[in-house]
Amino acid sequence: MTTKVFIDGEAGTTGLQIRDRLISRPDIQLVQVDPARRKEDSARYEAFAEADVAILCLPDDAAKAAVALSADLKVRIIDASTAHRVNPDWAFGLPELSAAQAERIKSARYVANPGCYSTGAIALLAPLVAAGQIPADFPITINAVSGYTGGGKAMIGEYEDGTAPAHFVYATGQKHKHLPEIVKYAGLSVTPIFVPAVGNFAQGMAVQIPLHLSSLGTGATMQSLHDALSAHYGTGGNIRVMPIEDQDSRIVPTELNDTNFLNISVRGDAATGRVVLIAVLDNLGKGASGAAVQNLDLMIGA
Ligand SMILES: NC(=O)C1=CN([C@@H]2O[C@H](COP(=O)(O)OP(=O)(O)OC[C@H]3O[C@@H](n4cnc5c(N)ncnc54)[C@H](OP(=O)(O)O)[C@@H]3O)[C@@H](O)[C@H]2O)C=CC1
Ligand SMILES: CC(=O)N[C@@H](CCC(=O)OP(=O)(O)O)C(=O)O
Repeated sequence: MTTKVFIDGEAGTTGLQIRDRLISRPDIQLVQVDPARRKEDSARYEAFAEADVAILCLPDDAAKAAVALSADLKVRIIDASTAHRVNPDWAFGLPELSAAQAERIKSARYVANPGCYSTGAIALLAPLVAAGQIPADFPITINAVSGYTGGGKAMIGEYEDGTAPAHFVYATGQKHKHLPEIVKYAGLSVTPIFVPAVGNFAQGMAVQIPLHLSSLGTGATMQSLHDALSAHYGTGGNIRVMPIEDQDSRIVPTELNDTNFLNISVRGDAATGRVVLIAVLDNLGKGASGAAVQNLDLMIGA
């Protein structure tokens, strides 16, 4: 059976990556609009009407408008933007959260694809908060570095024309758009301090959460954190927990580029309880287009 898929915003960074993942699949037929009319509501409405599933790769406001435009149709929607991620009527598209979350995605009409940073942060925190290893009200700090494609076509342009700095820290005013979904799906009651940065590489990401275990008040150890993460993710999935024995190898943000994997490492000094939890993923892979295709496959039973 063929599924008709419309990528709204296909010409963008995320859209192109999703198209590349779907275009050669025999079970998927891409619904295309005339590129010259790709921003016209009439052309996009026709595409929504023809499609079984639409994947929105648009800025937030355009994504909200697309949902309104297609509301009277049968089309199911995956939204890659931030617009619907904490909307209770939308299934959050991180199936590894729990078996129940995966089931919710399978039957959902509307699925909100997680953000890249939030995918890493939630993957690290959710199982540990749920297991009582990290208190929900613990003051978490999240540091991260992203490839510049995270900023979309505009930021890609800055780096390709050489006008961008080699590295910069941003969103230091603590209002980053990923914080609401991190709080909600990690199960936190206190908003973390989040310090994202961009490096001079196109794709890739590392998300790091430093912890003084003695401050947690839960008796957590490096081993217990590693055990809880290993028990949650098991083996064979897209999220893999690295061996605890490896404490000193380099962790390279680009090592999972062009995959839909996410690697978790528990690093630190067990003797003093100074630990850093690290997630590596491709911001355009498990952080965007890979996740969107993973959610599509769940929704259509592929
Ligand atoms: N880049 C990343 O790492 C990630 C991005 N996202 C999210 O995915 C979405 C897309 O991001 P990204 O691909 O980086 O952005 P881009 O700017 O690269 O692409 C956005 C695309 O949407 C098109 N577009 C903008 N407004 C409209 C509109 N009103 N109607 C139709 N098309 C429109 C743009 O057209 P035009 O080409 O004419 O500008 C462009 O092709 C954003 O919400 C982003 O936050 C999610 C995860 C990761
Ligand atoms: C480098 C950079 O600018 N990154 C983007 C996040 C990319 C992303 O994941 O966007 P969505 O949340 O829409 O999915 C940012 O910090 O806003």
